[in-house]
Amino acid sequence: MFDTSPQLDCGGRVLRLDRPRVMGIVNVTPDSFSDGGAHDTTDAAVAHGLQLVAEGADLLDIGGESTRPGAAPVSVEEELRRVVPVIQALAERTQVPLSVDTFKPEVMRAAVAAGAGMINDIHALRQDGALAAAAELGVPVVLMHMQGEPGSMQDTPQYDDVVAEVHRFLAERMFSAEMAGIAKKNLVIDLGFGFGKTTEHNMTLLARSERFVELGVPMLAGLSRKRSIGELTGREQPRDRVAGSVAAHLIAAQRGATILRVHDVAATVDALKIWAAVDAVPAPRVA
Ligand SMILES: Nc1nc2ncc(COP(=O)(O)OP(=O)(O)O)nc2c(=O)[nH]1
Repeated sequence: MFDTSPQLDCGGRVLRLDRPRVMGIVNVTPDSFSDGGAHDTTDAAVAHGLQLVAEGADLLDIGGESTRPGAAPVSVEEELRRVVPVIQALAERTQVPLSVDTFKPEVMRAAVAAGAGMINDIHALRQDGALAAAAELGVPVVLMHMQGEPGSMQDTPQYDDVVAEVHRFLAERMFSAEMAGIAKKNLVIDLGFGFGKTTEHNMTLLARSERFVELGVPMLAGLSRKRSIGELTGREQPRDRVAGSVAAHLIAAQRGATILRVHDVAATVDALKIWAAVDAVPAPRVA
């Protein structure tokens, strides 16, 4: 039977989206909110990436600049120094698609040249030169919603209708990307949990995420260890938010997300196995 399920060609490495896929986070940063400094050397980051693949990650997201509010901006040179060697080594030592978490066109180009097959842009290609770079590179691109800028986005997030406003933003960014020559089959959307949103906004978006399936492209969900999970569970430390993160990502998967961006790959993979077992139960025969 011909398989018609969607897939992404990530620089020759195919990511099938016949079921929710787990994107393991590799932060090569000293200051990421939940694991800053844990993997901020090339060797440590590569070892962490290989560990996440061993735990079942279907792809990896390598980032060299923290996006948390108040994080120190990183120069192009420093970001290149952080991510390129990690991408090169992981491209040689694993077969899964590699994504680069950056909004800088220069980093996009160098990362793809080093072996990345996907661009993950929290600014949805709004930085100068980003649309053109992504169009030239021809790899899948994650377009994420953010209200404001990382430094101040969490001060007073406000929406008249968060679902409608995020939906309109993503539809507009998809249009801009297609006008720049990026094929729709290479687009992924992301509601941007925690990027200019209160916990109420995040939970409303999670509850209504099926609304975004109509945009006709894969949806990525990234709630892992975030502040909203902490607020709802009372878990102060991000590393203690695994169960809440897994629950949130399962709900996201059930409501249309097919890429789950997580720190805790093994726990997420286990949860998806239970979900898949239930999902495989045939529908009751109509009497
Ligand atoms: N597409 C996408 N990319 C993202 N990049 C970073 C973070 C923040 O998480 P993390 O990378 O763990 O922290 P930091 O930005 O502090 O490195 N969240 C997302 C997200 O939700 N979606």
